[in-house]
Amino acid sequence: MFKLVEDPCYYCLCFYAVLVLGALLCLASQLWKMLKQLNDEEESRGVEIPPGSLGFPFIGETVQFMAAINSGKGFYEFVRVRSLRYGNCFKTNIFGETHVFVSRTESAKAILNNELGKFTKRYIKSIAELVGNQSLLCASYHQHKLLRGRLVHLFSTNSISLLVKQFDQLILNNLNCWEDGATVIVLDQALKITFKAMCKMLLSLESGQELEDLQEDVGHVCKAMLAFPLRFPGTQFYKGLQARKRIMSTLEKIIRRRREGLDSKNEDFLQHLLAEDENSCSDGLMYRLSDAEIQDNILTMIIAGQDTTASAITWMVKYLGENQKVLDQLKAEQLQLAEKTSKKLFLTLDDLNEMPYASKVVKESLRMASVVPWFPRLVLQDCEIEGYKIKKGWNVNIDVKSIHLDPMVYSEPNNFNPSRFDDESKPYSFLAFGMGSRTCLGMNMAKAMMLVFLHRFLTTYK
Ligand code: HEM
Repeated sequence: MFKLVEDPCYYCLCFYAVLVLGALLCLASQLWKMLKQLNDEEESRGVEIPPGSLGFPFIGETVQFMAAINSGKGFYEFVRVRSLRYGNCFKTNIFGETHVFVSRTESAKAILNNELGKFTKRYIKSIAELVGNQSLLCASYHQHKLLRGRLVHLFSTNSISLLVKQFDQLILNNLNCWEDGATVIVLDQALKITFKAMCKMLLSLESGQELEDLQEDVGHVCKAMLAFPLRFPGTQFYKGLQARKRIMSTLEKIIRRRREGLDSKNEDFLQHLLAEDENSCSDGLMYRLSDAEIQDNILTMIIAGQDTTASAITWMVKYLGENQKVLDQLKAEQLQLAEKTSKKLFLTLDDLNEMPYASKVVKESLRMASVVPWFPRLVLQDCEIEGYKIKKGWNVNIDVKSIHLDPMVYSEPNNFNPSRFDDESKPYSFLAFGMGSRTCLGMNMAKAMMLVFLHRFLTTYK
């Protein structure tokens, strides 16, 4: 009934396939030899290239990088292992590009201070596709300057004061719910609260289907940022791209409603951007943000602010749980403040200034956790770092986590000791929020949210 596959064409096809595969392998190995030879020649001329392995031809060490992401130890594990093996400066190849990791404060200073000359910020293409080409995170030098100039006004003292009140309200509502649950997963709760805080601050979204859908879609985009960039239906990356499309269309709808006056006037970032936009049109002098820029940057701020702040809060709870002495000292400070503020419904920005020890707890938590473990930059000119030649077109990453845990920079770096910040830190030793022209825009907001959380957490719970 069945015909055996004896068709000569079938054998021909197999033969050609094997032949093509063989030729490709030959080509790859020749190319690899040539590259290696070039590398060896440079080294023999006395120009040292950082140590480290470039892995297999074409794929480099991408497989090992993805394995670290999926291992449960987190993507920093990939860097940690290599930094132990090769030292302060090493190279690798991920997604077809050469990456160098550096971990000295002097290198951090040179790179973060020299944005225009030799380095510029760049995320890999797949991340840029997810957050959007108009995002502040991906903008090149000139575009970044214009965008940042417009966005920085949003992070005023007034905005922070408003956020303190709104965040306090959110925390109080959520802590009430915690009482019913036997086990609380801090990260999940923190993610919910910080997402709501971001959406309220940016878009005045507080509840409803639009907010729930947005939360789910932002979750897909965040997962896709760490996934292998395969754009086939069913892959994590594809889901992220689809989610981005839905987010953009929701933001488009919200902007349209605002312009048509269908939404009530809100005191949020979007309203400021739309108002600034109208003003800029009338005087014609300021840089006008396009709708695409507004949308990409609203998404950027949700992503930049939610996960980071939630992780920082979670790490802080963990460190406090492990350090009874610190917890006792902190609690004493917070109970004293609670007495002073007992007549007020919500905390104010001034109250946060009455928390000197809590501020050090926040700083120490950020140092130990290094929520953003490295900062990527693209090399624009051949240069030398840590005595090694770094080539134009390579990526150089400041390994902040290594700096934060370097015993030459911080004594007993693995001890959670907020009082280490009684003295001023060495320059470029505390980089939780970056430094220079790309410093975190939401730095003061993140610190404020962490302080409000600490206060309510410690004065409400045993
Ligand atoms: C604990 C929480 C946070 C941490 C640890 C953190 C960390 C950072 C770091 C390290 C950078 C600079 C990376 C680099 O130089 O490559 C950055 C940039 C940025 N962050 Fe944050 N961040 C936090 C919270 C926030 C919040 C709450 C917002 C907004 C509401 C925000 C918005 C941004 C933006 C827009 C940038 C890009 C700045 C630019 O490129 O000019 N971040 N953040």
